Amino acid sequence: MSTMNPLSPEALLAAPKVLLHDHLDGGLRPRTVIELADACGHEGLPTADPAELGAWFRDNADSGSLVRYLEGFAHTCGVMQDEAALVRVAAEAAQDLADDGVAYAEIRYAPELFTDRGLRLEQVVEAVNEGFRQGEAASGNRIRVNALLCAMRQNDGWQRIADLVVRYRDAGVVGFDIAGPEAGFPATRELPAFEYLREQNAHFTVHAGEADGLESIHRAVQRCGAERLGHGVRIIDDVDGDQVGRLAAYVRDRRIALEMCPTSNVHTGAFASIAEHPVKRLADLGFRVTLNTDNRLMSDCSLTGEFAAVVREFDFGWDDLRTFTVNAAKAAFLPLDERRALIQDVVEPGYAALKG
Ligand SMILES: O=c1[nH]cnc2c1ncn2[C@@H]1O[C@H](CO)[C@@H](O)[C@H]1O
Ligand SMILES: [Zn+2]
Repeated sequence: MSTMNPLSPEALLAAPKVLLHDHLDGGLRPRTVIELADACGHEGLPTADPAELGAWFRDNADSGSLVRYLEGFAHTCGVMQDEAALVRVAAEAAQDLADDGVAYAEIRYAPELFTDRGLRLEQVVEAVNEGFRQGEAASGNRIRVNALLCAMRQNDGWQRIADLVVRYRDAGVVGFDIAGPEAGFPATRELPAFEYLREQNAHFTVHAGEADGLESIHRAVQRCGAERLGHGVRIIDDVDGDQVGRLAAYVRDRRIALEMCPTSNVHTGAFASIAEHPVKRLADLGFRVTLNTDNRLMSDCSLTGEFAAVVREFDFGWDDLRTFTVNAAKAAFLPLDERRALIQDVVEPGYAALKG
């Protein structure tokens, strides 16, 4: 260890990172929320000061409840109801992630949340794609961004979103997800949407095992066929010391990636603190652990910050961080050759250089 570079904030920022779980409507710049609210007449923001607004979102999110956590999205979705706003938010997201050292990101959103003022779902998808392309270019192509489309668990009509995923599969949309309140809205509620996606050889992840328990993970994996799990942190309930239960073993052995978001998991009450987060226990047991942001605005976080937090808490070293990043690249909804190129040309040389 002594010959290695220290895990300084600068070095963690420079480390090439791969981000699989980041919500478009959870990552706006506070100033952008204020400017867009002014422009479109969205009322009810708690303050017009960017720093205060950032703090307000964070305090609201740090509630200990997923349902309360989700309330802040009314203000971000409220200002994302026209194409110009969607292009801007998407472009800024790509640039902010590039500036955070993210080389590849899959950013997710629910198209139906941006149709209050008459946009069609297709217009939403095309505007966000346009924004991602602009943001990539503005960052000097330091980052590549693809989209995941979410259906909302509490709303009907998941098939419409599944259709969009297939329709735009060669145009920057690489997968499907379901988001929103987990308890009371099982992933099997609209099982045919998942059956359709599988029939179409399309990819999907499912938010599961965040605010609900093992049965939610079982449904997502065994009934729906999820290739990755959004959070999936409650899989730890099927682990007792080094004894791994059948469901947990299945998730581990099938290499189903866990999209873990430590700060968000504390804010929604999944764990009381990062120290209690199972990221290290699961990594040690061989699960395909990845580190993610979830909602950069609501949880006032960055991927570099999540890396720093788990390094601080669990004493992870460069090899661990490289493993999390390689895990994410392996689990990305990209063709094999592109995943290999990401690992061999970006991730491995980046960590080799940093390790010293
Ligand atoms: O951690 C989470 N769990 C479940 N749903 C979430 C989480 N973070 C955000 N969203 C929901 O996903 C929608 C689409 O981006 C957001 O509008 C929010 O309602
Ligand atoms: Zn999420």
